[in-house]
Amino acid sequence: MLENVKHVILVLSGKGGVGKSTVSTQLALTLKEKGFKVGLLDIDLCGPSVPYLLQLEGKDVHQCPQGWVPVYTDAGQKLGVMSIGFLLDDRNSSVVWRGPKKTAMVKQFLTDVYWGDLDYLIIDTPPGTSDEHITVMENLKQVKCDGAVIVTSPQEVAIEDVRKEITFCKKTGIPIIGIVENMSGFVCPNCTECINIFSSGGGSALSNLLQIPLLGTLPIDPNVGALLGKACVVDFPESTAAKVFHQIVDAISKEV
Ligand SMILES: Nc1ncnc2c1ncn2[C@@H]1O[C@H](COP(=O)(O)OP(=O)(O)OP(=O)(O)O)[C@@H](O)[C@H]1O
Ligand code: SF4
Repeated sequence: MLENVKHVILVLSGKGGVGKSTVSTQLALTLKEKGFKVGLLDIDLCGPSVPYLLQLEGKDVHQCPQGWVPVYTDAGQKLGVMSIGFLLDDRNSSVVWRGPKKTAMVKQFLTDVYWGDLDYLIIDTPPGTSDEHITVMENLKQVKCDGAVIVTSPQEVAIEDVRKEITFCKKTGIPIIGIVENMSGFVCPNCTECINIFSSGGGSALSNLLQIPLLGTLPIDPNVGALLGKACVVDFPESTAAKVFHQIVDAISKEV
């Protein structure tokens, strides 16, 4: 049920493994830290990593008369999470459903979860533009989707995939809030120097070329990889990553 959800934000990526779920979870945690009431819906049915990244594995989803109750990260119920991962027996089992069953599951996630009043619902989508994305867009027609954040890595191939995401957003009428370039450089744990591993500047070149804002450039940071349930903006407030998440939230607040 999305009636009482003020803003819906999609997180997209052209390729797997570029850090889309990390961006989704840290974005949700940053919004929560700023005092908003937030929902995080993980519709990556084949690789649901949100329960792991938030250390909520093994938690059960309950039913109430209004629908499924999300799993909350905190006693104050400021961040609620729904993922197929809560419905699977263990983290290593994966869903091998065909299109119609996946579509039905995503639809159920959009209609049957009792989120209550939310300021923001962040939807972590699978990589690419699949059946799940189309179902989301069809079911969001009644609700306004405020925009998409596109996550990419600096390699040329990932950047090419971003163009496909942009085409999908244009065709489905979703405003693009901006691009986040992840895994751009490596923060040395010894001296915190950032070393570029791939060619740098891909995100900003793409942003200039396609006239889409670059929301931030996140380096590979061992502290970010080890966050697991913790908010980067709280635990590492001085890090580049924390600054980038504040920037993303500022861009979202301006857009919606
Ligand atoms: N900036 C970063 N610094 C360090 N580790 C990172 C960073 N971004 C992501 N990771 C790590 O990389 C791994 C993959 O990230 P994540 O699960 O967010 O990617 P994804 O794009 O959602 O992948 P999938 O396509 O499988 O859903 C995770 O272990 C995560 O902790
Ligand atoms: S960045 Fe600095 S501390 Fe890290 S490996 Fe290089 S020289 Fe050593």
